[in-house]
Amino acid sequence: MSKTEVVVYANQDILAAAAAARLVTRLVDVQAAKGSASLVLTGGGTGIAVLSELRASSARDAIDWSRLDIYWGDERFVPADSDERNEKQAREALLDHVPLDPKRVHAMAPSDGEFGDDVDAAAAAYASELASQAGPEDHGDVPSFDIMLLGLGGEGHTASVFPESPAVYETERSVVAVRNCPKPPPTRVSLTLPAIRRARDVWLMTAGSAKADAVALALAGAGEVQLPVAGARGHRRTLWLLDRAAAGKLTKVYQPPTA
Ligand SMILES: O=C1O[C@H](COP(=O)(O)O)[C@@H](O)[C@H](O)[C@H]1O
Repeated sequence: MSKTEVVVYANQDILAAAAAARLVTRLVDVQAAKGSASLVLTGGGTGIAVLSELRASSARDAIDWSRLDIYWGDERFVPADSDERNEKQAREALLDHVPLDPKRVHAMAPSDGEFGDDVDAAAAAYASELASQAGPEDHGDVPSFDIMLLGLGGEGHTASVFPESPAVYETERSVVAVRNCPKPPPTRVSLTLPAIRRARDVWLMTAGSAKADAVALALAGAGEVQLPVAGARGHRRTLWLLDRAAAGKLTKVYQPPTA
């Protein structure tokens, strides 16, 4: 049975530092238990702030970076050197500063990469990449990621699955091309909700009052078509890491003491 937990921090800086510390602990534990670990990254303000905090932490050296697989939950379909690209931001914040095995960094293709501007081909290639990494124990075409980091938008999107968009109705494919996103850039590649739910742990991390309605509705049981983040769950645990402002509209049942 999957558990849902909520932790509220005083502000975004403390949230990012605490999430980075949690990542060290969890990744070290997973590597001790099974040798290697997998981590799915998110874009967005909080997601990148967590990576910067991890880079700044001396505890980061407790992680065996050479035995860590890195994936992305979504990517903006822009040229490789665009500052909007989630991969570029993650590399600058952390990945270029730790001794990862390049073969274990599974990035989504940019719009000037091997598939050119064919976003459907880029999405299909990432689905194949996930399938090639899945083992018999995963019972399907998506690895059981150890930790998936996700952010969310005020309108309820997570990864690049937007409310009422074709992606939110996807039940077969693990990765889809996303067009006409209400938030720029308009073209993206995203894991679908069924693929997100293959993760053991999903950590939903967000800050600011603009996210408070979406957080409260998701935790109150809103439908995923109208609010995709409500459908983002880990099969072991779903952990919401919030600052006080993002937690501001939570009902009593989800109001733990602020850390
Ligand atoms: O565009 C995106 O936005 C969301 C949330 O970002 P935030 O800056 O509002 O926290 C993010 O989760 C997603 O990965 C990204 O592509």
